[in-house]
Amino acid sequence: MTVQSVPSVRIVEVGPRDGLQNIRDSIPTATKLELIRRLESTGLSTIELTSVVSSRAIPQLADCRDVLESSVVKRLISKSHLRLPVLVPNIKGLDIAIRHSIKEIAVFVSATEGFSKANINCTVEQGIERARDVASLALKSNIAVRGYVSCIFADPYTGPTPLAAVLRCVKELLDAGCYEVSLGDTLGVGSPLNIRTLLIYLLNNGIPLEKLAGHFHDTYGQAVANVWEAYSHGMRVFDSSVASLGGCPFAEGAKGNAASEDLVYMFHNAGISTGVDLSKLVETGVWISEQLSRTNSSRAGTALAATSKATLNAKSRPSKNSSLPWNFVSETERAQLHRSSVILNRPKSGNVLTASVISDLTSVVTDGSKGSQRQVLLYWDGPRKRE
Ligand SMILES: CC(C)(COP(=O)([O-])OP(=O)([O-])OC[C@H]1O[C@@H](n2cnc3c(N)ncnc32)[C@H](O)[C@@H]1OP(=O)([O-])[O-])[C@@H](O)C(=O)NCCC(=O)NCCSC(=O)C[C@@](C)(O)CC(=O)[O-]
Repeated sequence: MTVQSVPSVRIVEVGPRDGLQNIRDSIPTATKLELIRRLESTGLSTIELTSVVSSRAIPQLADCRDVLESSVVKRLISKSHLRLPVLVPNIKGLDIAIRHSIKEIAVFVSATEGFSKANINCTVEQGIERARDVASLALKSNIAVRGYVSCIFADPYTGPTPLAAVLRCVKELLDAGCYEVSLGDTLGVGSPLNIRTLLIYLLNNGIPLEKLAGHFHDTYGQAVANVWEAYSHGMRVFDSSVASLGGCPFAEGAKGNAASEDLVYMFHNAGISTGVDLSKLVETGVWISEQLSRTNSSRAGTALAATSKATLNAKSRPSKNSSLPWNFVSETERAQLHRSSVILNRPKSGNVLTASVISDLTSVVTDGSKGSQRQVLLYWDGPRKRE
């Protein structure tokens, strides 16, 4: 009897980095950590945590050190089956990553001059040189290195990208020791025929497909089709972002990444394993979209959420019989802080803490898992009154 193995792909979740980097309003570090925690709980085995770049270039990720030294990230780093790359542009970024015991970094170059200058303030040649130096030092420190090539089809400043320019960058990054190079359609302009042409060209020029990953932005709605095209040529690693978050301040007008929910939905329907719990991923997409007050751009995510009980619960007002989810806030070695919230519907008495209010609160805030009820500690800053 022959045992046939289930085909599988690896999803590289870039939501906490690429997904958030272009959002103007400052996002609390706790929200970023909760996003990472939730993503990991879906079964995703590769999550790009943040980037250590100039805070002038990317103000949103200026809290990268707080993210990296958080107990959430430390706990995840200790799990040996996870890949948790951090994007770094230079030796300074690498030093910070090393100080935080990061086990994997991602270096990035552009195939084109315009984006290279705008994004990392140097020529393509200098960018390759920098990536080589960073990779060499990282490998000496036992840190795995992933590579990105941006603008594989077009550059926002200089137009279409020659195939040979992409090939050159891919070769350089593999020679520098990257275990995998992710092909970035930064502008999201490519469609399946472009993917096919590029992959055949790279293959014919000696680049093994198992060394490549796809990172396709969805500006023209082609990302899922592009992923499927790349899969059919043999690619097995795809970058994506929950709720299709994403974009780069130096690629104006580009939309988010391929939505992780859409990819997982597509692969599962084709009998291809991702290792990801789709319903948890959908909940995470709904949750982060609410946190950021943004429309959830995952088609599968919104369709599945519309029918899911989780969304109905989240949208309905709390009553004596309903339960609210706990959201993780922070943790120490001995305790985790979770937060839930209720709306006090007492216009006459205001939000005064009384015995019956306490009883109501403890009955609506449960941890949702059968048989176990977390201890509810109430902290109250407002006035107190006897009933
Ligand atoms: C590369 C630089 C630093 C050059 O920027 P520069 O101005 O040439 O560099 P510099 O060495 O003169 O430094 C300028 C300032 O940044 C600081 N700095 C310098 N390095 C770091 C660092 N590592 N971490 C923290 N701070 C840093 C440095 O200390 C200094 O601060 P100041 O003294 O003026 O206060 C800058 O251009 C930069 O950070 N660029 C990154 C931009 C970026 O993150 N873009 C988005 C990611 S790329 C992307 O999205 C595409 C991708 C990967 O997703 C794939 C795709 O979609 O195609």
